[in-house]
Amino acid sequence: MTTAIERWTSDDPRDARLALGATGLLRTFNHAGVLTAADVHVARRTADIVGEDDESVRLAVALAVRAVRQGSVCVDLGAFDDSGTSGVAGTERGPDETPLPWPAADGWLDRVAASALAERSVVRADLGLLYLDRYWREERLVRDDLVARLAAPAPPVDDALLEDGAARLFPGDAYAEQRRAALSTVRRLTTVLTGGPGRGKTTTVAGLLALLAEQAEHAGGRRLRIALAAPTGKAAARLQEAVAEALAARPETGRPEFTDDDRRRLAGLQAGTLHRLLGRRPGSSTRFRHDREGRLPHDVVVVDETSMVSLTLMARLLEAVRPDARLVLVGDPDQLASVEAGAVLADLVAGLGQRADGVVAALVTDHRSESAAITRLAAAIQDGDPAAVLAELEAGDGAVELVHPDDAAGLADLQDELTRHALDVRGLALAGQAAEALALAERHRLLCAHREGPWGAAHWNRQIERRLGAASGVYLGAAVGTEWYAGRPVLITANDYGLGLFNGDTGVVVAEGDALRAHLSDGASFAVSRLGDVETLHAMTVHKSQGSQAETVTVLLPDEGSPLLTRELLYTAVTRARRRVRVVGTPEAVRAAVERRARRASGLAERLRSDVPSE
Ligand SMILES: Nc1ncnc2c1ncn2[C@@H]1O[C@H](COP(=O)(O)OP(=O)(O)OP(=O)(O)O)[C@@H](O)[C@H]1O
Repeated sequence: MTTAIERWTSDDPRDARLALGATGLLRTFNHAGVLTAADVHVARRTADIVGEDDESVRLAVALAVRAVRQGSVCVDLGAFDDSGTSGVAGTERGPDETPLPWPAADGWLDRVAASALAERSVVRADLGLLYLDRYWREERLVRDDLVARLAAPAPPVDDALLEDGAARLFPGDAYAEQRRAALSTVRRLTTVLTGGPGRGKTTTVAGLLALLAEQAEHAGGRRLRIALAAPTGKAAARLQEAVAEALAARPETGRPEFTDDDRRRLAGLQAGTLHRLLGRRPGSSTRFRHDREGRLPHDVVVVDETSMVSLTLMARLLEAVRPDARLVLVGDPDQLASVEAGAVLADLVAGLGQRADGVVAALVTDHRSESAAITRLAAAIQDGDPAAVLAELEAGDGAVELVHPDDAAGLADLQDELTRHALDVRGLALAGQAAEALALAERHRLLCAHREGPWGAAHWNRQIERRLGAASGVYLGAAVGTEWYAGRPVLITANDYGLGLFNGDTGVVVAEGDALRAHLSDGASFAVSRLGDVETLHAMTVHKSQGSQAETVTVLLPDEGSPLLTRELLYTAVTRARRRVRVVGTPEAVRAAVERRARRASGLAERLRSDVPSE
């Protein structure tokens, strides 16, 4: 199988992606837009250190670096087209579409495997794939830790108590799917719990924790130590809120019945980010305070939004969790993968999903009645059926809608609606009504595939600020000095442990007398001068929207040639909506998105499938 390769294009001879002084194949592939200067630099430096001058080996290393930059953990050299023509399809078409001199796939990986770079363990050839050493190690760590966990004896449970508890917390036919998943999870050390939005994952987690706490108390042990974690602060806050809500729900026939004993056993349950759970280690972003030598004290570790967990973070998590602690990885494997390299959740499902022992428990029943059209749309996207996706979008029942970018009236309506929304938020913010401003701001999200360009988040943020400023009669946004204004919706883009701010937190700026304060959705508020890493949130990228939802979502699709346009991106974007989703794009762009998979090269699924211990 050959892979179409993405190329960047530029007319600027001083483009920073061009590597100065590169020669041979590295230069050719750099100038053709396949490699960036950084890829070339790493390949040249490492090859020079070990005296490796085989050009095809140098190119292979640069391609491995490129692969990681693009989210894969390895590269399949055999997937490139060695004829240099048809496989090099250049999705971002530029002036230089000349065939590339790919080394013949036959024997290429073997040459790399026999090279000085492999001998010095800079790169590893394994499973027919080429890895940079670090990712090869991490992939094997994840596999080895998981296989060890799967082979370990199941924790003891009191079966009669468990069955009674499950009947109380997951009553009747309506909760049968979740009951099965919860029972299987309690009886195992490790579970991957999957399901799309509204499939009842959080409800399952809440009931499951009550079952585990009951078992622990019955066994006469100490109070169960539970860690609830998610990759972003926003996702952690949602998890905590949803679990607390489920626990507090008033008794109702046919619904889960949490008792005062359950609430007592689970009192004070808090969720936090995975980074916080693992504990920062000053000066390192890939190592944590808790590791194999200093394990986490928890008896149960539940991770939500696992699709956003990179290979590196999963390796660190698995080595930190006690081997006898229960681990529950919850998430939606059809969503976009982590920003950093890896597609761990999808790999776990692909590698372990066929096992008969139920390590992967899938929740498939949709429990949100208000979103039936969104559910059908999401299912058609998952099925990779562009005709069904377009039919849903064009059915026009109000909950889902397609706006053609050439439809001037439709676009003008959209812009008016976005401006009105921004103005209403600003009105509440100027009046100092923080809670109302925040609630309104969070009701709608404008999502873009790209950051830059005419359909990018940066452009739409500026557009809305301009219109907002024009309607308010003041200059707002963009320039230094006017970037803070009442009604500015904000997204926190980096963790600040001192202030208790987390990447992914959202809020809105509110006028309080002469001062401006940012009110965040978790209830905290800060003088705007204290906030460093923030972005304006009139529009955001789909990638950054992961782990959050809004009542209404508008998705702006780029044209069909964009390499970012994938099935996973469209699925993630439309499933952010609870009630209504509007897709702005051509039918061709929708079709291209549904047909293109965001494939990430990885050997993890195969390693898990083969179940052979690493030597
Ligand atoms: N078996 C069920 N029968 C009826 N309603 C249910 C059932 N399970 C969950 N619900 C309700 O459906 C809604 C979604 O459930 P839940 O929040 O557990 O799903 P989720 O998979 O965690 O969704 P998301 O990830 O989108 O938050 C909630 O209002 C919940 O109370």
